[in-house]
Amino acid sequence: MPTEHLFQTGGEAAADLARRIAILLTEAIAQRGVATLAVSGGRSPRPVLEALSKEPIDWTKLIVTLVDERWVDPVSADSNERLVRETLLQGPAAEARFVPMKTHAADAYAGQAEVEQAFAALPWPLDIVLLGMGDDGHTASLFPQAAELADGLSSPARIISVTPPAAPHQRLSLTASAILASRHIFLQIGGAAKKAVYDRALAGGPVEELPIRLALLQDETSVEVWIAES
Ligand SMILES: O=C1O[C@H](COP(=O)(O)O)[C@@H](O)[C@H](O)[C@H]1O
Repeated sequence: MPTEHLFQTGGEAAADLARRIAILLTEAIAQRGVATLAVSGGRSPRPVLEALSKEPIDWTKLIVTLVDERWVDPVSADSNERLVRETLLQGPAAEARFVPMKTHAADAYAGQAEVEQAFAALPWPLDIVLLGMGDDGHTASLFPQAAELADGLSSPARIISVTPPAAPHQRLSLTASAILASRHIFLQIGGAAKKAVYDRALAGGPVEELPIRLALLQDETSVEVWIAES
């Protein structure tokens, strides 16, 4: 079962989560000389990424990448890369090495091999994977009812291409095996709607119904969840 950290506001949760990530990254750098952090996109991570960018980390030793990416130009408002560049990779944190999940290929399926190659060159396992969760229970870009979901949950590959059934843009996503192979899995949720989905996921049931269960209902890797009431 995950360890839960409960807060009243998203700001309090973000500040606490940023501090926890910074401590673990600093420990990883001290132990191995380099640390890796894969973050989610969407709306939820903005405050934590902004808070993290102000933490005293040796940014030159940090590799930052994404848990998933929408196949849009990196200047698009929908780009997860843009979010990371605007929030985390600011000031001293701009010294971190960013490994994108988007290439110039025409679509996600055509771009997958190049991204897989870039990811194969990273130090594995990843130190921290910061997950988000959609109101439909998707995490990364592992969407319920996506044609690629079964593959994303069972493939030993690290990356899959996905066409979400009910969300815009083709995606690349880490697979369940890549997520579960990380040293620490963190999940961040805020608000009553997401909390209700989280509680339903924890209560048990098929992973295919609520893919966030891949992280919550397993005991391979420790999972900590930061929950904000608002
Ligand atoms: O599309 C995505 O959605 C999820 C959840 O996003 P949020 O806006 O509800 O926080 C996110 O975790 C994922 O990285 C993103 O690509």
